[in-house]
Amino acid sequence: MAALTLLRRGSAPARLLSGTLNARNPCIGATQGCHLRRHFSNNKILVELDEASGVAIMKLNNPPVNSLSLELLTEFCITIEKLEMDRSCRGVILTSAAPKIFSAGLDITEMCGKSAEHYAAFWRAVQELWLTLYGSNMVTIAAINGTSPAAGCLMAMCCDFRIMADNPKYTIGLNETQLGIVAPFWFKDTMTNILGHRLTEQSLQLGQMYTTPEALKIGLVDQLVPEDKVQSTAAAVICNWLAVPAHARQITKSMMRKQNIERLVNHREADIDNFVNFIGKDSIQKSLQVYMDRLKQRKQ
Ligand SMILES: CCCCCCCCCCC/C=C/C(=O)SCCNC(=O)CCNC(=O)[C@H](O)C(C)(C)COP(=O)(O)OP(=O)(O)OC[C@H]1O[C@@H](n2cnc3c(N)ncnc32)[C@H](O)[C@@H]1OP(=O)(O)O
Repeated sequence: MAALTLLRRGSAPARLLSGTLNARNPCIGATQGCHLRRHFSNNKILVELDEASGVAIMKLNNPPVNSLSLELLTEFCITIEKLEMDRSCRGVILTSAAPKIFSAGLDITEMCGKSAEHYAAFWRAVQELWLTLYGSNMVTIAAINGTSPAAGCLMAMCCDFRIMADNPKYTIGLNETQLGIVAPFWFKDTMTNILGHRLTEQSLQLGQMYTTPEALKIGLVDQLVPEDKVQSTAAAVICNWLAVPAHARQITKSMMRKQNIERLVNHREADIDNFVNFIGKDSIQKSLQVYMDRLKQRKQ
């Protein structure tokens, strides 16, 4: 069976073929203190790759709130694809460089007062992020060190495992309806695979943001840990995942996700048209403007 990236690219990435190397104990180099670290960054993504463990820490770095602008989305996909092709990388911990915010979701200013061409390019980039992250062969762990609405939550849901900082101020969920917009079918499918149909329906209709204990209870996150333990827990969890023979884990992941991925791949252009038509409506533009104004008023 083809692994996930095959669904999209039609050729086996080198890393897939070499995936079982060191699979019995992938973190052995790290525990023996042989640390070879490579740092690289685009403008808005910081990456630290530990070649000994095969784990990259990928930090969103778009202050103040890590909103997902077209630029960030593009850099995100380039970074994941670069890591995917790098034989020394087999797992990614996705986290935020900003204190208290994992990601504020899509940059709303990219969806306001722009041309149809811009909306189409933006939405294609959002789709690409989902296809790249949800379809990654690598082990992906979300280290959610802050609030995570809408597409911020989507990014976390694309990962294989979610660890969240247990802070009463942090919330997570798909809140799109609260903005007067609608989460598209592939956001919905991603959540349904985690929460089930009934809970997803309720969650999406209400645009519900969950506190951390609520998120743990419904299974939206897998583990809550004190804020200062998020990174170390993610490092320990990813080692367990990397200890599973890579080809078997990847094929299993593909089996679980490929229907959802194929659905978007097969309806990509129609989904872009839907978005452009929807977001360009006067009533939707007005809703987004009201929401942005409210955000700004909260501070006064
Ligand atoms: C038929 C069906 C067809 C379907 C077609 C598809 C339809 C469209 C689907 C679109 C899917 C959308 C997904 C999204 O991700 S939408 C974004 C949702 N995000 C939010 O609601 C979060 C909003 N932000 C907040 O709640 C808070 O900012 C936050 C809790 C994240 C942080 O609070 P804090 O108090 O720390 O910071 P501020 O609120 O003061 O924010 C600082 C500045 O950042 C600006 N900001 C915040 N969030 C965003 C954002 N998402 N985009 C752009 N800008 C944002 C905020 O306004 C402040 O700016 P100023 O300093 O200039 O005031």
